[in-house]
Amino acid sequence: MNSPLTSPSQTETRKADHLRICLEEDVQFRETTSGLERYRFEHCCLPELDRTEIDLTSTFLGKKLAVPLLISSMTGGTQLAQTINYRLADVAREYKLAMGVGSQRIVVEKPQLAATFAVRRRAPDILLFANIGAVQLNYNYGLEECQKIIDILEADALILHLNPLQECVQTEGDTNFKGLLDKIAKLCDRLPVPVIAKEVGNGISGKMAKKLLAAGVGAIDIAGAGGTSWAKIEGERAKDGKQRRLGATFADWGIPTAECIVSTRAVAPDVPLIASGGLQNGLDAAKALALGADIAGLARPFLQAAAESESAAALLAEALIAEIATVMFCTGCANLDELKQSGVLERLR
Ligand SMILES: NC(=O)C1=CN([C@@H]2O[C@H](COP(=O)(O)OP(=O)(O)OC[C@H]3O[C@@H](n4cnc5c(N)ncnc54)[C@H](OP(=O)(O)O)[C@@H]3O)[C@@H](O)[C@H]2O)C=CC1
Ligand SMILES: Cc1cc2nc3c(=O)[nH]c(=O)nc-3n(C[C@H](O)[C@H](O)[C@H](O)COP(=O)(O)O)c2cc1C
Ligand SMILES: C=C(C)CCOP(=O)(O)OP(=O)(O)O
Ligand SMILES: [Mg+2]
Repeated sequence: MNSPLTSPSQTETRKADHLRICLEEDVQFRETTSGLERYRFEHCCLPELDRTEIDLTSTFLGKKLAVPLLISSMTGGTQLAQTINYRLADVAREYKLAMGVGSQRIVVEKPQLAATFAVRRRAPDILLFANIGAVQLNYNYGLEECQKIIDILEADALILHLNPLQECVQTEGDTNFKGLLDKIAKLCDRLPVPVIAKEVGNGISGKMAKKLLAAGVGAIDIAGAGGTSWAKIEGERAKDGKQRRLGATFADWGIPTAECIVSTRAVAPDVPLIASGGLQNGLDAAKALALGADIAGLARPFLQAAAESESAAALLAEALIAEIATVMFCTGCANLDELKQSGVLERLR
């Protein structure tokens, strides 16, 4: 991607940093957890089910998924990003999962990087999400740019990521978030595909979910705290001491994933809801679903697997599916509606 004739832009360097740091450093929250460990499924000793007949299918934003899993938005724009995206696209197609790509700001800046996002060609039928930071709407991005990134990807929906803390810690971050709710509302009104509001690991509260829904977003990914800490990552990238310290101070900031799911579901019983942030396995994913999410998203676990090999990423998908199916079997739930409605998830203490 970086021929000797074109030096990498600041955005390209940042994308490469994000992948490197996520693969090589300790980027997990220190003490804050997803909160899912505070829940336990009630075991059923006689399920009266054939495990092979358990139905994990669901429909999200009009498309059918074989299993309610999302490969969360991660990357694009560099050579390694392309390899990761292609491998993840192949896995999403093979197992009929949903997938998001990383922020496409980089491809608006440098259209010649479009091939690094060419997921659709490899996965023609998957539920696929475009991605851009909502804050870009205050920095010369509008309807035209959003439409462009949807078209480049042939996306089914547009994720607007909300990442105020990350932008604070990022040395080159964009921190004017004034007036964004109105701009999001106008965008939702004019785009031909649904807009999904998503955090990046610090969580969306029920209160903010309500405002975003009133603005017209079609779905929410609460992306709560407890997994990858973007304050930590941007602090690690920073050169100057003040920014590095800011990252360390706020490494554990955010609303735990379990709390976000419960509070958002309480104010929005019908919203298409994605839960992500710190989900490590299919048991976590099943807890998120039982708490009210429609899909469970994982980011860094898929990155680690895909960076290793395509077969490692496929193995992760298979393991997650087997884990969710095992929860369903051992709680006596034949399908996802039963998992949500049967009250088999208990809060400890
Ligand atoms: N699984 C992975 O992660 C792989 C990633 N790559 C990446 O693909 C790029 C091209 O690979 P190269 O060595 O030239 O080998 P090829 O051109 O033979 O391509 C290898 C694979 O990548 C696909 N591909 C190539 N270009 C695109 C594109 N613009 N959009 C979607 N899919 C594409 C090809 O699909 P088709 O057969 O439809 O042309 C083929 O399956 C490299 O940057 C490499 O890093 C390559 C191989 C595997
Ligand atoms: C390498 C990497 C890059 C990411 N880039 C983006 C991005 O461009 N846009 C976005 O909305 N989220 C991005 N994320 C955030 C994830 O989608 C997710 O919200 C967050 O990492 C928490 O999930 P996790 O704990 O499963 O990693 C990225 C995550 C990783 C690991
Ligand atoms: C990496 C995450 C979690 C979100 C996007 O980060 P950036 O701030 O680098 O994204 P753009 O400005 O390039 O859109
Ligand atoms: Mg940004």
